[in-house]
Amino acid sequence: MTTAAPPLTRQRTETSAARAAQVWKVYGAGEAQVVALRGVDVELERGRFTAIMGPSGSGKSTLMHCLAGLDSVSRGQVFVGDTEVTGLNDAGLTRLRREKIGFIFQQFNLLPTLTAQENILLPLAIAGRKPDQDWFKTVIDTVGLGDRLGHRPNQLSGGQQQRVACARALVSRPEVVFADEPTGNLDSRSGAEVLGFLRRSVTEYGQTIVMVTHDAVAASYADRVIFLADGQIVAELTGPTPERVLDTLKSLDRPAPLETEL
Ligand SMILES: Nc1ncnc2c1ncn2[C@@H]1O[C@H](COP(=O)(O)OP(=O)(O)OP(=O)(O)O)[C@@H](O)[C@H]1O
Repeated sequence: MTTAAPPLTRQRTETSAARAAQVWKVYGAGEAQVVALRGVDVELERGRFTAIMGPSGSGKSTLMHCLAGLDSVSRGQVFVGDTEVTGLNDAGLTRLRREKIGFIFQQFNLLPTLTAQENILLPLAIAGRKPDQDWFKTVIDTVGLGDRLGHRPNQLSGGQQQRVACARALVSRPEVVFADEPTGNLDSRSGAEVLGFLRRSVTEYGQTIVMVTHDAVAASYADRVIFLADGQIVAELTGPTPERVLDTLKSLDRPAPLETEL
């Protein structure tokens, strides 16, 4: 028997696609306790491309996972569109991820036995939704996969596989696409193709994208870069260039860990 998910909590957040309000995340307890996020406030505007950067262990993945409803917060609130993510039960979270969020991972995460087209359409099939044919064609044309739709992942290059993963994330027109190091496994040419495609989906189709990256060139494709250090937002750039991103990274002195109790 399937139980219907309860209605998602509604709250108007106007222009924000996702928002964190005073979000804390603590892993473990006692001596093993790690405070990964320390009261993060961030608003991600609709139709913009935001990159999240910072040193290893600064909390980038944790913040992204909390925003996407993949991990719970210890304190604070998270919204995706007009839905409050914090407080949703498992059924509500599954529905949120299915209906409002697209994911792109470093490892592509395609199913090896399915063709490119089947991989792209899988999330819609799982959600019981039919693809909008015009939009499907637009996405396929944009990523340049028209002649590869019948190929399986092992018949595609890494760059082509990541373009399939991008198409999969975008075909349902989610409220926000979260991309975790999407070019981390690609050579610079394939990476530039994927980043160019993500950029176009924002500029031409109004998609909202949030991307975690270590790469200053990748971050320069974004409209805005948020810098984390020790679980806090410590700097921000709009209209980034690789040089400005690198300068900001260099200027981030890593402060000693704070002895903050939750
Ligand atoms: N499941 C977990 N259990 C305990 N500690 C964790 C867990 N996940 C992350 N952490 C810790 O939380 C802090 C932030 O980790 P996070 O993965 O968010 O950093 P990051 O900036 O994404 O790092 P990287 O760039 O290396 O991927 C780190 O100190 C990490 O060790």
